[in-house]
Amino acid sequence: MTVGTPPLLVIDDVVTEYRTATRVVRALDGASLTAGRGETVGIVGESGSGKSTLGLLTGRLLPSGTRCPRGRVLVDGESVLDLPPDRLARLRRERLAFVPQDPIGALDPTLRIGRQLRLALRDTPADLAALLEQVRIRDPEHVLRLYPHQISGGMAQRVAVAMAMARKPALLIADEPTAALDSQVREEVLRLLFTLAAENGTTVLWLSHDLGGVARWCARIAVMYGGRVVEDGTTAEVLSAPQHPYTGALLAADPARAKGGTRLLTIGGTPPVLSDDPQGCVFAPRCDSAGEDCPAVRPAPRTVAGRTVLCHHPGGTPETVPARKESAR
Ligand SMILES: Nc1ncnc2c1ncn2[C@@H]1O[C@H](COP(=O)(O)OP(=O)(O)OP(=O)(O)O)[C@@H](O)[C@H]1O
Repeated sequence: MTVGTPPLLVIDDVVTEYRTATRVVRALDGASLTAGRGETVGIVGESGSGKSTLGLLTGRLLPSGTRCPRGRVLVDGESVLDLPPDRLARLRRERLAFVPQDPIGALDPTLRIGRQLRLALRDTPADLAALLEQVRIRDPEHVLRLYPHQISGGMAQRVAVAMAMARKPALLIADEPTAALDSQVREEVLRLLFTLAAENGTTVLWLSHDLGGVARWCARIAVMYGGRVVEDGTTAEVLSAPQHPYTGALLAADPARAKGGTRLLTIGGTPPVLSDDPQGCVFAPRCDSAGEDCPAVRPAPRTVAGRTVLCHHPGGTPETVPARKESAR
């Protein structure tokens, strides 16, 4: 981020709670993140760590009944959680875009691709064929006449990228947009997405399980655990020398990083499902670096090795040992 330029996105100490008939699930527990204009940020963490909730929160797109009792979200200086409906709609239309996990499911099965694009971009004059050409769709006139079930997952994801980028959004939230694609198509879609974002100066939050992809495409990485960002720094530094024991464990458990002949490591225990204020560090029960203070005292953000870390014993200091690892079966 350029010094002196206000960040495009500020998520500050947000608590978010889903309410079901039987329980409260606290999906974000004091999550904080900032992103500058044009920055590319990969948000990683195990299932349930709060990535999708953070993405939806950014556009105030959480299901009705979801509560945010604490914190604030600013997009381009506008307080998303406080905006009246008309200004929220304008913010979403003019400055935000989302690429969903399941593009075919997100498209209306009863409408041709061309009609859907026209509806989605009704305020934006756009040459639809040129838009599809931009995402390397050959014979775009033909594709515009097709229904969603007539196109492949990779094609649908390109259409979703074209739709999202047509308005040159300030902020793009991509929630695992390539999870269902094979590796070659996945890389092509990511290349398109990040190339268009760079051309337009769009900030990207990529919610991902793909650490290798984040390493290739994102300048920054934010690691989530238990509804908080527990480590946040430049991707190269975080991946080469993780400071939070959870980041270290996540990297050790990544099949793509396992060296030939070595056993894949998994993180023992299960991630927490919170319902109210937890005591201490919620990773402590799974962490061999934990000291006496960890289950008792909630870690505050601190700067370690040039990044923000929420841990009492970061970076394998002498009194710590690596996070608990168990060999995978
Ligand atoms: N609509 C909902 N109602 C109730 N609980 C929910 C809802 N959506 C998410 N949760 C819960 O909130 C927590 C955070 O979920 P979230 O989907 O944000 O995590 P995630 O990191 O995106 O997971 P994944 O990688 O599997 O998409 C989880 O415990 C999840 O079960």
